[in-house]
Amino acid sequence: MKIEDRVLIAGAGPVGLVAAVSLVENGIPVTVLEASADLAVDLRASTFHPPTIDFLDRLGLADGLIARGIKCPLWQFRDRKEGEVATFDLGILKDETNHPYRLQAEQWKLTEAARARLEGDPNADLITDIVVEEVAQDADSVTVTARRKTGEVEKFRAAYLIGADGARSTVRKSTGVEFPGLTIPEIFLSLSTPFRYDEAIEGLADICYISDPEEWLVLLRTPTLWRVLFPTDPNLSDEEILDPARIEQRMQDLLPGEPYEIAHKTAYRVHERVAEQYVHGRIFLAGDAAHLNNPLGGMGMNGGIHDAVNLADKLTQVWQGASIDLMGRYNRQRRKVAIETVQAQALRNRAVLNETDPAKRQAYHDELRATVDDPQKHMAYVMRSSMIQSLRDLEDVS
Ligand SMILES: O=C(O)CCc1cccc(O)c1
Repeated sequence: MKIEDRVLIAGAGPVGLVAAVSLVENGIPVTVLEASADLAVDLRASTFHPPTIDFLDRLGLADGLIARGIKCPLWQFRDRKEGEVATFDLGILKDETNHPYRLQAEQWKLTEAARARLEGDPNADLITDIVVEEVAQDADSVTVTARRKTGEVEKFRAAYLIGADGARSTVRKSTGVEFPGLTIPEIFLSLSTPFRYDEAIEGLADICYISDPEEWLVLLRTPTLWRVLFPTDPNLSDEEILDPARIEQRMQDLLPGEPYEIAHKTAYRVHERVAEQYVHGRIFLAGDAAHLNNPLGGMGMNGGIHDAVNLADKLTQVWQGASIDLMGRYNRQRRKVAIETVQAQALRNRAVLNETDPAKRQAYHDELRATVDDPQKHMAYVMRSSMIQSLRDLEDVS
């Protein structure tokens, strides 16, 4: 079977599609294989951090997204009983990024724009309703065996394969790469409602992390809905967690009033895992296929998009004649970020919200107040939490 002069990409989520657009921008042909019939339009990640918007801007994907999102320069840390603890201002990043705010926009708005970009490019092929079943490689190529919905089995042989096929990645499993880490005990319950928390709670920012010794939560505004994230007892069944009466009670406990309209609800287990290797010969892992973390801080999709951009940049150099050894730097750089920044920060965010000891809670809150009151500390904090610092630090990784 002839080796096609192109890159195969498994998965048409934000990571796979940003990798695809980055490669075709550099004149490299791609074929994207997506298991679903269409791109996902459910409410998944909904925060874009400043450097992610900078990257998307270079690909021509930012303007449309910004027009359909909400610019949020402020985010807050609150105490459920006492209210505001500290408000962080991303506006102070104006000399570090062209987009000094978090953009709240549903991830499908990005995938939709990326698909439109690919549809107009003769170098891009997006095939949906096709499931990757097997992956093999030799010295010169990678062969993917995939099954169409009709049952028809097809083989694709190309120069390289990017596995952006999510947490249960078939590509990762095919490489035998370990995916060590842990599953955190509590179940996360994610709800969304048209209720306007911003109109009901004075001084509330559009993004709020709210600590409480009994039940922390996150309130997050999207263009159409407010999202509410609660930790939930893992001893309850999914049916119990998602029971409408129980949900209504939790919402009333948070803010009593009229019955809440719940537009969406999902309960999910959260894993903290990083693949042992992102590079396996001609196969490269990115996004959730490579690393998983808790959602606190909104770093999962953003980190995946940063993977895609870094990977596409290096693969372009390899395509143009550089040694494939360059991909080792992709592995070293992006694994370091996943472990030392994304995972460490997401675990710290959970620890702060979860803390029940009154003295430790007080100490955390005092530290956050002191941070926003000190311009240098404030800057260092938002450089880290906005993911700019982790990208700068990568330059030191050989
Ligand atoms: O911290 C973030 O940006 C995301 C946290 C979150 C909020 C609401 C629902 C959800 O699944 C995660």
